[in-house]
Amino acid sequence: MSMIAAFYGGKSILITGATGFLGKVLMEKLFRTSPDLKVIYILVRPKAGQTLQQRVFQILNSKLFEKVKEVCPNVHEKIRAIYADLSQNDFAISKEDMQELLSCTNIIFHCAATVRFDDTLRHAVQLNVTATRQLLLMASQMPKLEAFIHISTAYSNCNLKHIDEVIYPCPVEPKKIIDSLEWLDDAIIEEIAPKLIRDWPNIYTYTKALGEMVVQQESRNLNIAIIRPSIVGATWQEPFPGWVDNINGPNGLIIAAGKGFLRALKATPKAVADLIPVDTVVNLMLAVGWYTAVHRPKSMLVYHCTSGNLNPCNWHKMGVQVLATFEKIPLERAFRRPYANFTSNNFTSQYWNAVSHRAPAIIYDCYLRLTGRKPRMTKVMNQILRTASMLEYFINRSWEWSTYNTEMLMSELSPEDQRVSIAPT
Ligand SMILES: CCCCCCCCCCCCCCCCCCCCCCCC(=O)SCCNC(=O)CCNC(=O)[C@H](O)C(C)(C)COP(=O)(O)OP(=O)(O)OC[C@H]1O[C@@H](n2cnc3c(N)ncnc32)[C@H](O)[C@@H]1OP(=O)(O)O
Ligand SMILES: NC(=O)C1=CN([C@@H]2O[C@H](COP(=O)(O)OP(=O)(O)OC[C@H]3O[C@@H](n4cnc5c(N)ncnc54)[C@H](OP(=O)(O)O)[C@@H]3O)[C@@H](O)[C@H]2O)C=CC1
Repeated sequence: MSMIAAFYGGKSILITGATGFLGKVLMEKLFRTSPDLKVIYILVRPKAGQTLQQRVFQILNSKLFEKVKEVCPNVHEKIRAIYADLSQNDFAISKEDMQELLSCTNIIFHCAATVRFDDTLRHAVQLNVTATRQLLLMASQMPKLEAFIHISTAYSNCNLKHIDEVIYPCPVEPKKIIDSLEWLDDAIIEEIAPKLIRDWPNIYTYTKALGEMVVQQESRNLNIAIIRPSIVGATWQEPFPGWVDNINGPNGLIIAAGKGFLRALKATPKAVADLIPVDTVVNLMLAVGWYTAVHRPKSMLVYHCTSGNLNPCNWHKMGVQVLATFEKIPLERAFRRPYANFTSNNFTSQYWNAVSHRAPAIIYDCYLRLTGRKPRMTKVMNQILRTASMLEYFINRSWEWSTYNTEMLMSELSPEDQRVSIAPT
């Protein structure tokens, strides 16, 4: 019997970001492997014209949850969606709901965040820093809380080359930033943002670093752990291989390559491609939740969830794999035959962008116009190239993440849990 699965039995678990990529896979695994858990509280906001209930219904009726319905037929009764907006004071949670959360929660998984690289500093701080502080404050008022698991990113310190499982201080105190955002107006905030983020490549990674500092500073006597996944990809094995529902990280570019839109990329072929499947991240989250609650480590531990030091891959190998897959299983109605050309040279990259991306798009749009249709390819191409340029920083560098804590945790697991966490099928 898995000790980890047994641990979550009878527990009341609070998940933020449960409607997101990672949150959905976490909920699925919890319901599937610990169907006797008491309740999962999820903090949800209405979105895109859907009520909370409609959003939950859609998730539970998706393909991802098919196995859950077999092992946990009353899953609808075990999920409690609570109206919340993490960018508001007290998350805009009603008094009654707040009371229930405070008195019942045993474990918190804090996944919610804004992951956009180009978000405004104000919004990113609200979500990734202030909301984390607010949640910690709530956690400190939960008498039954056993563990608080905060999800960060392996790139929160990507201004360093070698990253240990420790919290690195940011040059400006998070509290000072939170306070100043209260009285500065938006125009000034955007003007000072580049000065604040210094050598971080974007607002996302910078605010995730601030979020970690807040966790350290506000940890009080809570049992907290931080998990830092690298680039989270589709499921490896659970509940079935290849599940993904967004175009973040590499996904959008892989689709663009498969469709034949993107044929060249400014990337360093030998740079490490540190991808990690989402089900592996979830397995670590559950193991960390168990370990933190049961073993109560004296200090707060940080766990890296990365692949580069155990099973290294580089962008060249990744490209070869992706192209081989598209050869076998081509995407429908592709624009051109997929092809990959990686170059780290600026001039060559601009040449390929002009010749292989912009020119064909313009020609195709002329053809659409001549045949009485609405041109669209230039817009699509600009979108893809904008995304590619935003990701460039990450595909032209390599990082080393130490994984002592993650390895220590693996050695603490029972043989059954090691099997379930590492190679479940
Ligand atoms: C030679 C070619 C290739 C050869 C083939 C071989 C391929 C081999 C692999 C190569 C891939 C290499 C890529 C590597 C990428 C590495 C990424 C590393 C990132 C590390 C960071 C740290 C990891 C993290 O912590 S994760 C969180 C990461 N966050 C993200 O990934 C978000 C990044 N995205 C953004 O910030 C924005 O999308 C941005 C700024 C890139 C673009 O913004 P913009 O405003 O221009 O567009 P959007 O409004 O965002 O979207 C346009 C369009 O798409 C729809 N859309 C957006 N997001 C989603 C989604 N999640 N799901 C579904 N649809 C989405 C959106 O609705 C828009 O549609 P419209 O119809 O236009 O409305
Ligand atoms: N994906 C990746 O490659 C990686 C992700 N991470 C980290 O993992 C965590 C989860 O990421 P991922 O699942 O990919 O991100 P998603 O963007 O898929 O999910 C973000 C979640 O946060 C919620 N959220 C955002 N704003 C609010 C708000 N104002 N009020 C309530 N909920 C809100 C979203 O809700 P809604 O559905 O309503 O928008 C959604 O559930 C993040 O902390 C991220 O930094 C770390 C490394 C890599």
